[in-house]
Amino acid sequence: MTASIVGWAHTPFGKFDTETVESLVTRVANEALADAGISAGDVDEIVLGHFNAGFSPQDFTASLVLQADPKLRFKPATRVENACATGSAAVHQGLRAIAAGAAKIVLVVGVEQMTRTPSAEIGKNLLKASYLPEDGDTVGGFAGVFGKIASSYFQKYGDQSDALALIAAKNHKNGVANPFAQMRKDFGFDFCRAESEKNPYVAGPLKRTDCSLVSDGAAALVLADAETAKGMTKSIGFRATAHAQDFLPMSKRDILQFEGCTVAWQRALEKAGVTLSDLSFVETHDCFTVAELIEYEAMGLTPKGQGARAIKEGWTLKDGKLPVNPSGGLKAKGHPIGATGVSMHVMTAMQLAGQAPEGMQLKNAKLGGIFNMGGAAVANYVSVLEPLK
Ligand SMILES: CC(=O)SCCNC(=O)CCNC(=O)[C@H](O)C(C)(C)COP(=O)(O)OP(=O)(O)OC[C@H]1O[C@@H](n2cnc3c(N)ncnc32)[C@H](O)[C@@H]1OP(=O)(O)O
Repeated sequence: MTASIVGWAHTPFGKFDTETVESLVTRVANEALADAGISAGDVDEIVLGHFNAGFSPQDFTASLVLQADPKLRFKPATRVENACATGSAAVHQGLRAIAAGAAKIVLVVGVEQMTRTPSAEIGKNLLKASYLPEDGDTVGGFAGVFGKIASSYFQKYGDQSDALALIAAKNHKNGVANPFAQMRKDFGFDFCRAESEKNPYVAGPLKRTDCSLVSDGAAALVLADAETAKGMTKSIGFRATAHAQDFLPMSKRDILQFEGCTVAWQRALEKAGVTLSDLSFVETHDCFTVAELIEYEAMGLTPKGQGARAIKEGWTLKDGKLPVNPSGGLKAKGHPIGATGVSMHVMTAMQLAGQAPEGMQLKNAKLGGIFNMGGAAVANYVSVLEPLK
């Protein structure tokens, strides 16, 4: 690949009553440009990831980024959407503009504001990323969709409640060290494992601690082509990327396989000329703990049906052989849909630059993998990043 991340910015994720989509995107856009040490006038193209689907009354939001700086006026700007992988869709779109020679510098922003939406509507909005004729009435919103997946997994491979609680506890613990995370509480295994008034069942075998958060937030990246990146202070290179889109209806697929995830990882690792064991860490899409469990298998960490081994044997802990979600993941950091994929790239770039917050920084982080997923393994994006300077 011939492009790098040369600057980034990230708001804390959380519930922000005084912020708007506009205030969030303009803030991170300016901060990312300042971080890269470039002027808004140097930007050739802007890509905004914003899912929306009813969360914000304002649609048609690409132009809001221009309000960060008058020098952004009249630049090409486009909003992209690919469900919960919207952020990575924006990043990969920016990379395509660079690969096509149409841009040397691209400003990528991801945003979502979800918490102003009443609880009953949140599930309905999120279900727009399912196949409506089959899953549009699912009780519990997207948690209901993944609750069905978890039930089928338990039926086929046995009860995985311990493994799911271990994943939840790991990601919550990791989130404590991340100042950008929405929830910085070390709940521990026992709390995540037991049903309680504070941790009720939400859908099928999934409890509250098995679910990602409902969040507001934004993140931004400045991408540059190889030549331009040479003159920048920091440069985190894209060693490889891959995007595999699958059928939307779950009835057309074996939903326990996450085949699109497997294909995206295989393509990216092959392009990067590395194997999974070469990665120093992975940020993966833990929208629900069962998703992280199945992703262990889909990325090739364990055989099918044995994902639990990766967490029970400590492989994916921060000091394990492949730390997964050292940022706290969507579980603790939060999941403002359109911002999530951009955030995963920011967290990975920080680790590789040795600039992650204290306590979150991994030792010797040399190669980072990202898997961002839209829908139930429908939009599958992998990036493999490495520090170039
Ligand atoms: C492919 C994809 O990415 S699909 C994923 C799309 N995203 C989703 O589906 C979001 C899933 N999550 C949710 O819908 C919600 O977080 C739910 C349903 C799990 C919980 O929401 P609610 O029941 O409304 O919880 P509510 O907001 O009232 O908060 C109650 C308490 O639980 C806590 N809480 C809320 N959500 C979570 C969570 N996901 N994990 C842990 N604690 C939580 C709150 O902090 C609060 O704690 P407090 O009482 O100590 O203040």
